[in-house]
Amino acid sequence: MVLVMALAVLISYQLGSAKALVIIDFYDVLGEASTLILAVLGLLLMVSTRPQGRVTDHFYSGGLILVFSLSLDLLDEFVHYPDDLRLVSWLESLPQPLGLMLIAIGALEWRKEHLLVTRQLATREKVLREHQWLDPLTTLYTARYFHYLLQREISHAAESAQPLCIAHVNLICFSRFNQSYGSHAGDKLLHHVSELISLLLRPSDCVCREHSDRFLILLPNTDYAHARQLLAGLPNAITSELNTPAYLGCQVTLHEVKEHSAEQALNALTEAAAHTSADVQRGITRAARARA
Ligand SMILES: Nc1nc2c(ncn2[C@@H]2O[C@H](COP(=O)(O)OP(=O)(O)OP(=O)(O)O)[C@@H](O)[C@H]2O)c(=O)[nH]1
Repeated sequence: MVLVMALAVLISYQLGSAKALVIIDFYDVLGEASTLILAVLGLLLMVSTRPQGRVTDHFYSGGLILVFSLSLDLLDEFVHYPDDLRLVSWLESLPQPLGLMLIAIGALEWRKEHLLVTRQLATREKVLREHQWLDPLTTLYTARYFHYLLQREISHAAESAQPLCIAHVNLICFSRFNQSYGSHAGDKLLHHVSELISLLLRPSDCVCREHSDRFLILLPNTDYAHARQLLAGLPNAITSELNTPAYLGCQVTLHEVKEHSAEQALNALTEAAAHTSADVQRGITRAARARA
């Protein structure tokens, strides 16, 4: 852009001579300079925010041509050209329709691009809705998605010989909380618990809502000891961070996956969670370890 403006200055001062200060119309200068500055700012904004591609190319080339014309237009106020010289006047006016045409083509391409992106998002949303992969309350993935993900991770773990852990999180006495504070407060608590679990996990882990007050966690490339360490703070974090009543607890059951199918692994986890005795409900049960 700087080169284009420098070219305009060069052409202008090569073909004409500087006007005396007294004959310069500063109102014209103000109007034309503001138009040029706005065009330059618009172009810079467009180029810095848009990804590379045909739309940006069209906007950029059209914008450069306009900046060239507008620069000559502004310089016209400071430079006097010989009366018989038509070239500068052509350079000021002729490229403008071309620049605007390129910008219009860019706008058309942009519209096409926007329609495509909207269609793609709509398709994705439809897929997610149809497959019921998102839980509307917590915006976590559902148990159905967890099953799909677990199957994929089991295959991956077998190929890479990496450990894989899954965990089950169950709130204790959640129905009592619901009864005491109402289901709206219960909904909010479930939402906060889901956020808290997500915060404690690593980006590679995944937490899903199984149903009601139960959550499932997938911890790829993680053995039992490491998973236990990662989730150790969860029961306390839920009760202290969320300021829940003393009776509300959290049971976390861990299982290191050795099974070959998601179904078997989930059965093992459910069985381990069901056997968790009341006295370990506030911590991480080790029941699953024996099965791992
Ligand atoms: N607020 C709210 N409550 C829900 C939702 N889904 C299920 N529930 C309630 O969650 C409670 C789950 O019951 P339980 O599995 O017995 O939970 P609990 O009281 O924690 O029982 P234990 O786990 O055995 O301690 C029921 O009262 C359901 O009505 C929901 O989306 N929002």
